Amino acid sequence: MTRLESATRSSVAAARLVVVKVGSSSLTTASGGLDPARLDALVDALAARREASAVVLVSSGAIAAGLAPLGLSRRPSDLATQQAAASVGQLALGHAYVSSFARFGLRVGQVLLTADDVVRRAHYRNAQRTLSRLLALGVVPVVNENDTVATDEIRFGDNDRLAALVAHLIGADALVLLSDVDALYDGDPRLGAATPVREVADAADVAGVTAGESGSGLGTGGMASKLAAARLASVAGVPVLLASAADASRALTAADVGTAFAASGRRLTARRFWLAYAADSTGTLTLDDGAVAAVVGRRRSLLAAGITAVAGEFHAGDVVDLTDPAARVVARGLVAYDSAELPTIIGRSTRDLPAEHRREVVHADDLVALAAR
Ligand SMILES: Nc1ncnc2c1ncn2[C@@H]1O[C@H](COP(=O)(O)OP(=O)(O)O)[C@@H](O)[C@H]1O
Ligand SMILES: N[C@@H](CCC(=O)OP(=O)(O)O)C(=O)O
Repeated sequence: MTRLESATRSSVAAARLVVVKVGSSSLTTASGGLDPARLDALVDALAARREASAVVLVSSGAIAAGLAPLGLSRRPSDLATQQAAASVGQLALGHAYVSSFARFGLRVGQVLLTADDVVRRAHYRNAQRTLSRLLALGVVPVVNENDTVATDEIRFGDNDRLAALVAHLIGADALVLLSDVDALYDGDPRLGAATPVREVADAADVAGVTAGESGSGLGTGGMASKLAAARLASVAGVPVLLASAADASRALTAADVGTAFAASGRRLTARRFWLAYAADSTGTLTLDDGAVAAVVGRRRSLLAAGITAVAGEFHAGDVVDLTDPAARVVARGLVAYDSAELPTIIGRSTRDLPAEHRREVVHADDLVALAAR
């Protein structure tokens, strides 16, 4: 095989802080239970990488690890039993990591996050602070979704997205997604001949790719969620390597395996990234073409005059989506008015408005354009 080399791969290899995500399918036996040998092999690679850089592990596998102790033969389909399995399994998983990392004298700390923790600004900051402190103390943070309290509505649903959000949250220099497949292919390799895509520089490189569901019956996301997570990290300025967990050692040293996704975006500040990708929006403002050009093109504040419609119920300070006339989301921002105040002022120029309504609807400092999405 020709040696895989690229600037992206070099930056993954040289990253000073790397987030590594491992999927359930890479930690389990064929029958679905936790596989200590696979977990140890992963930890061998992580411990070796830890000599060169800080590492944060995002590990799935709680539900899978809870199956055998509960006498379940496959992943349950209802949320309550999944949560019960995760509750039992997370302890088993955590215990397995504690013992495995202890072989190298390394300590681990468990961080369980819900979507709410990255959506609410105060929680986001807390998670940021805890993770930084763990790293400063030389601990390897092991992150998972807090499955036992996450409800249907607020579940990340897949740890690929969680890993991309965590990568940005802690200012990681690279994200490595380890799965049971050795690369991104142009089509689901289970369905027939498929060709690996080695380098992804921009959206055009994945335009012809068909990304399917999870193959293992244990994972949740499948390749589509990995692609979305890679995109999310990439637009946030974090390069991504997708590789097989069986190749973890090479993925974490030379990074000359798998698929490399170049960082496309400028690195956003934590606040702007949160605004753009993590926060929940509670409403929508529809902009006319002039307002789109001002907000997206010239980074101006959004004034009432350029808004043609308001949807949703929100309060001043909430996050809203800004759409173009074709209903495409072009920006997000913190709105300065309650939804009830807006219908009477939209479409009107500032000088025609009463003094108390002359402020911007979304100030430029509170606004992030999403044209790259
Ligand atoms: N285009 C594709 N390229 C690679 N794998 C794909 C593709 N489409 C679907 N898949 C499937 O996605 C699976 C990986 O997703 P998943 O099982 O959710 O992994 P994990 O548990 O690591 O998160 C692979 O095993 C593969 O069968
Ligand atoms: N939080 C869940 C994992 C959810 C998930 O994303 O799984 P996977 O697709 O295997 O990464 C668990 O620990 O079982």
